[in-house]
Amino acid sequence: MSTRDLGVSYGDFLAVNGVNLNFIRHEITALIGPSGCGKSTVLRCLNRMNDLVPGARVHGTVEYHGIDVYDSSVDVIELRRRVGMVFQKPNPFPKSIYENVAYGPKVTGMKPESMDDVVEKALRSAALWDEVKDKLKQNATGLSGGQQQRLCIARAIATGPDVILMDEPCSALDPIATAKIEDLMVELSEKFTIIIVTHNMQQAARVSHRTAFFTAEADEKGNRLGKLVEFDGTEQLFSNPADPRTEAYISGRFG
Ligand SMILES: Nc1ncnc2c1ncn2[C@@H]1O[C@H](COP(=O)(O)OP(=O)(O)OP(=O)(O)O)[C@@H](O)[C@H]1O
Repeated sequence: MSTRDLGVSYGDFLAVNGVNLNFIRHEITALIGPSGCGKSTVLRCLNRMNDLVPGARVHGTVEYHGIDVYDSSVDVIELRRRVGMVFQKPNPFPKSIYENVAYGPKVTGMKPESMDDVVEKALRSAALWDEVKDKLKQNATGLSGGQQQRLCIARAIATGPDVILMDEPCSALDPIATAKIEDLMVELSEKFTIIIVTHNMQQAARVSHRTAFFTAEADEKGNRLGKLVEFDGTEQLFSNPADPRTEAYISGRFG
């Protein structure tokens, strides 16, 4: 998956522009930067979640397996099945654990031989099966926050994606639940390409292979335009950043 000269406006406001990123298969890419620099906006472009935001307009291209995802021929439901998403706050449906995981395959018209197998496999992949296998009919809202977030990851996995987008997936979780999700991300990256927005630089350094640093700079009218400053291997970016703005941010002098 890649972006070329990607930009997004909300009404007249150009929020972020000129983003060129290449996401490598089976790697974790972290998008970091100060608040308002457009990380979530860029993430939402990758599976066209911005289509749901009134007034949002996307410029440039997002390519997925060589296809422009904004091409009019693209089936958006199918795109979101292949490029899944996990949000900041765990948001299970007020339904059973089983139904939460089976929901995606059902609504996207998948006809697996055994839905039970799909649900079990997804819950195993999300490292939740052992904790819930005896209570699949219970309401998902009764799970802890960390379990709910792993359920949301299982829900994303169940539709058979190859890319999983995560928008600050740990920000509502305690350190133990966070550590579990981080371990899970690393495990999942063997099978999936993961793109994560995080405020937590240590988290980006711990889990990601590559990091993109964004910032927002005010123009002459005072509008803050988000831009990509630097994109590199995580180790390189954190130990020897090429741009002084990255250096200032990661050393805590800015943002
Ligand atoms: N739905 C929207 N309507 C109008 N402006 C928006 C909308 N969503 C985001 N913006 C603006 O776009 C810019 C980028 O926002 P975005 O949420 O992508 O940044 P971010 O880097 O993810 O920030 P944070 O880390 O605080 O979540 C900000 O100026 C924000 O106010």
